[in-house]
Amino acid sequence: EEATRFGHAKILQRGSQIDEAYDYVIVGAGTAGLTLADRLSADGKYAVLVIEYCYPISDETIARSDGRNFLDPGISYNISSIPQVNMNNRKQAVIIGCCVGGSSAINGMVFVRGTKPEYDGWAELGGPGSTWNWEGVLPYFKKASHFNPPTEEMARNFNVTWNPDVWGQDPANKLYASYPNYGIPSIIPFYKAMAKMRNMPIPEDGASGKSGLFWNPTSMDNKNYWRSYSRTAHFDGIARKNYHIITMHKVKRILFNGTTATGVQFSPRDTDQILTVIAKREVIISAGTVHTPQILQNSGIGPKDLLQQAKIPVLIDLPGVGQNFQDHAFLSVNYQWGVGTGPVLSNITQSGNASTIAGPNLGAWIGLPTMTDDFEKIASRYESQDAAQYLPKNTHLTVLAGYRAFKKLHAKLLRSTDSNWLWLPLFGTPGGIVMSMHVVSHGTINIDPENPDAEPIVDYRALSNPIDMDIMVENIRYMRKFLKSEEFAPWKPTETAPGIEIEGEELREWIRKVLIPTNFHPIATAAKMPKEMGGVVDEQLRVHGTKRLRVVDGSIMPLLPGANTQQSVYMIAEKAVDLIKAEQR
Ligand SMILES: Cc1cc2nc3c(=O)[nH]c(=O)nc-3n(C[C@H](O)[C@H](O)[C@H](O)COP(=O)(O)OP(=O)(O)OC[C@H]3O[C@@H](n4cnc5c(N)ncnc54)[C@H](O)[C@@H]3O)c2cc1C
Repeated sequence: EEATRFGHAKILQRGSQIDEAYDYVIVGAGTAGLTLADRLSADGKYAVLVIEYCYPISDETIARSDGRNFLDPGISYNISSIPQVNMNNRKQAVIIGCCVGGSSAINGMVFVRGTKPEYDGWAELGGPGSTWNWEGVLPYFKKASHFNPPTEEMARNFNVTWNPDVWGQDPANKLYASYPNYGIPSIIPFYKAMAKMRNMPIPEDGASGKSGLFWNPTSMDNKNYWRSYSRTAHFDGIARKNYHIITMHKVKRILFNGTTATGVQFSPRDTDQILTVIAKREVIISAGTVHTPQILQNSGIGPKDLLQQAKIPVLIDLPGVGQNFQDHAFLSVNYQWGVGTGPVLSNITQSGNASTIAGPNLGAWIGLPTMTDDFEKIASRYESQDAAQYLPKNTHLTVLAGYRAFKKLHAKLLRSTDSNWLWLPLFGTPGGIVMSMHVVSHGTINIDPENPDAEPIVDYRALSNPIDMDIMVENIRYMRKFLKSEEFAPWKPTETAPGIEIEGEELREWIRKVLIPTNFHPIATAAKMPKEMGGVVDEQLRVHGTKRLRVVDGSIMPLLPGANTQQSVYMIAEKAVDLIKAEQR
């Protein structure tokens, strides 16, 4: 009754209001968590409880936001990395969403997926028979969202093309992928200049697993041009008696009978009061890449030495928990027009609402061979490295074996024209962001052994592998080549930072000063790989060595897709639903 009255899943605020047992207990009402909860409760057969540390905020605050207010402490966690030695000891703010909807509520809404060789790499790292290759993930990408093509005016004026075969259009799906109804005319010369760059591929649709120059949709409802996210798609308007959510409660650890998960222990936020709930079928951890390893480690699943240091009884020595951490890294190369105010196109007027533009919708997503003739040198240098030198001392041999497998795969991707190593978003103004879409330095996210319940210790280990520096140098050089395009000649673009004359060691020094080692796309702390390779979950996303315990969120990605991560998280959740249902029979 209560559920129906509010028009969304039943929100509980006190532990005393929850039932003693549910079929599925999901930890985290974020991007993956709400997708799972909706799908698993849809047929009414199973009772689902979601436990969320944060609280629901007004629809309007979130729906209207376009990712620019992500620093608002009311909707994000307050976590900082440890000082990064290769970044002049700077720390980095670790931004993740703290509200019902998780990071999907505060992200930049760029809605893209990686390329075919990248997901084929996920399968390669999974071992023989893996179904996480391109063919095995595409149906779930299609299932995850409802695609709205651009308006005719947008398509005509801005050359927006798409391929409906790689998108879903289920009318029942409320997670929308849409284009804005307004384009910035000055972006057109940028499109033309990029299209003329040497060997630049222009796929019909970037969602078809190919690199190149393309327009991408954003996660936006094109009826009101508001944010579309896990809450609007999988929570609002869904009134089911078997779908409960309790907010403002923190899951501390998983309860076990032997190695079979039986429920979770949780507490009202900022208290030590202990509450428990039973999971009759499964516990599913969807707490995101930063907190999922903390919950596992605090439950006795993780690197043995670390657990012993924290005085946590070891249930399963699983060395990969919290390791393999990766994120995209970026910096801004600043330019200004030396003459005039730049291209303002007189022959195009675009009607619509400029405020519909969220993240960038046009960009070049390109492979290293498209960027530089030196790709082979970089790939060979990378291959010749001794992997052990680039991981923390005392790294477990299984994690090292995994890193070696990454290296083999990454070396292949470095030579592929269909793997995105650089994202250069185009905004219609000179210069801007260059983003490394793969990093070869792996970091760690571990509990603080002195205080395991406090926020975990995040170490990007940025630039610990010098190949990431080599690639960032190439990114900057590519921006410079691009700004030399004849389209921009009349306005004489001038590089203001670092400055065109800055090269060599000076350029590297500048990179260390300004690099941002995250685009808030953390992954891989519970990587889907065999245990012998430092993996945490198997192909069914079950935690190695346990029963009835799965991880379903960004942390299971073994390798960064050359794309912002939300669409991959939705895909993972949709695929997980089928894996979970296969075990219901
Ligand atoms: C600022 C920002 C900008 C971004 N921009 C883009 C973009 O433009 N495009 C794109 O594709 N991706 C973007 N991303 C990344 C994308 O949003 C994430 O990869 C994705 O949403 C992660 O989903 P998740 O389910 O793994 O985790 P989340 O969505 O973060 O969900 C985890 C949930 O678990 C809860 N939780 C954690 N610990 C506990 C606990 N102990 N007990 C109970 N609950 C807990 C959290 O509060 C949270 O609600 C961005 C992310 C951020 C933060």
